[in-house]
Amino acid sequence: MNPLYTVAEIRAVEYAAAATLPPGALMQRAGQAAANAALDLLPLSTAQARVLVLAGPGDNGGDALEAAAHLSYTGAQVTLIHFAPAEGRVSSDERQAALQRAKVSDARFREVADASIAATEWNLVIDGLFGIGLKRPLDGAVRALVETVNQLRCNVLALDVPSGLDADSGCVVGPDGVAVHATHTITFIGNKPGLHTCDGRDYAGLVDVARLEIDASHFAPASLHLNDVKFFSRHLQARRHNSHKGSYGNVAVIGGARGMSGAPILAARTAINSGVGRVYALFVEDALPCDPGQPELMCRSAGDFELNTATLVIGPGLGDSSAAHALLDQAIASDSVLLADADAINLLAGDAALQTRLAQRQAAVVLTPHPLEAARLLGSSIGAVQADRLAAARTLAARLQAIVVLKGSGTVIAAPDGKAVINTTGNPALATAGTGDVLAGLCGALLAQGWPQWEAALAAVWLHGMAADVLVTEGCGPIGLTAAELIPAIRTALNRMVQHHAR
Ligand SMILES: NC(=O)C1=CN([C@@H]2O[C@H](COP(=O)(O)OP(=O)(O)OC[C@H]3O[C@@H](n4cnc5c(N)ncnc54)[C@H](OP(=O)(O)O)[C@@H]3O)[C@@H](O)[C@H]2O)[C@H](O)CC1
Ligand SMILES: [K+]
Repeated sequence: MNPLYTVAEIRAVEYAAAATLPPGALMQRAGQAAANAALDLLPLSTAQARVLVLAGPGDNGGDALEAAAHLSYTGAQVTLIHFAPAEGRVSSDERQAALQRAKVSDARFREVADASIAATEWNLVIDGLFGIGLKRPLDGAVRALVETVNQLRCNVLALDVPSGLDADSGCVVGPDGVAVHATHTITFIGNKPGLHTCDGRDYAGLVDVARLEIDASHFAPASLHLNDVKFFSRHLQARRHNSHKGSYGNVAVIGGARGMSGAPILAARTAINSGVGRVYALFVEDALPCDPGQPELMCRSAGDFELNTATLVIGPGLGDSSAAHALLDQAIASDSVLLADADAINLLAGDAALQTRLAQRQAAVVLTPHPLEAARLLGSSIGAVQADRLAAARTLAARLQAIVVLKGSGTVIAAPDGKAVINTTGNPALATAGTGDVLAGLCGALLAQGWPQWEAALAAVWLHGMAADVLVTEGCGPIGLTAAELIPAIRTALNRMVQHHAR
């Protein structure tokens, strides 16, 4: 089910597998897989195809040299820019063998400073500069080359990892770093988290995995996966005819400080459209009498509500008043399943005692911070959170004994036991006000309908992103999509999933 492996885990698999195989077998397989992936991106008549292959000083370069030799034997016009290992560094035996194969092939070696590189109309660039051995930001001639390649308008196939990207974190290695902007990545042995979160989705393009025929016994069970409908599909329940609104739970959204009433309304509208029996929109100040656009919602003053009677979604537009703080305190003290978002997270960040009580709750807790909110909770900075999103989410989940949904490109969902998932749906249309309130309302709705917190969080981020993806394909984004437009799209996606998966 889409496992993801850290660089350390990949190295361990590679080491164990290599010990059972003839020397160089893995690099030869990687080069062959890379050539096959390249052929898929080239015109049928390969003899016309102009391919630029960039081969770095390490074994990622070895994969590229193997691929270059294979491609030139298909008749493609292969140009190679080759970086020899730095002085004092020795090439691995398999890389030296790959270099020999490339040298005896028809591939033409060119100097990196060759001005014709920018001017040539390439069909494909293959990036084999650096893979999981990248140690520092790209600089000098390599950096200039990557900047040139990033200006080209052809497909770019990255081998293992787009050069310049950290395979674990998904950050472009900086400060002020550059990385290859690939349209496609063929990654070797196992899939890697950095291709799917932070900058990863922007730089890796479409990701394909070549396992290099390594025996499954060499892989330890993964603690990290890409999100997959299979993880939560058994909770997609068909509705019974003999049911009523009391069968589908209650959600109370608590928020709505003065000037912020839209946030709880968005969350509450999402909850009612995601199948909850009864939804309350509770206001810390100035309760709206009703929501004319969604009159099914029950709008109340938060102070008058019995908090033990609903799944609580606290935070959208809650503000930081003492009344807001008192409500959060009561919500944590209640026996209800609790989702804390937005201002509730900010209030938590400033109150260590409340964090301790949250961690000690018996009932389930889900937190949905964006990176700044996560940074406040961790007492760090956005930069530090983004530099290792997985660690940030896992740390918070363990500390607060909660499911943590760290939002952003490649949302990370982490559990207290360390297991984590990176979501694959969604797009930049979600980078707009109110989409977090919609996610909170959706997750709260699933919790209220009896979903366990882990699966509720996985399904909510999946559906939320899927709704945005569908809207973008219909032309309603990414520019200008509004959060409220997600709500009917989520309802459709949820119903379709139930039709497809439920018994
Ligand atoms: N070994 C195998 O059987 C297989 C390897 N595969 C591929 O190998 C790479 C990993 O190879 P590795 O050599 O460990 O690492 P890289 O090729 O990614 O890079 C290491 C070299 O790059 C130098 N380096 C690192 N960062 C920079 C930088 N910013 N600028 C310049 N040079 C840099 C580093 O030099 P040092 O002086 O720092 O040591 C190394 O020379 C993996 O990603 C796969 O593509 C296949 O999977 C098949 C099996
Ligand atoms: K690469």
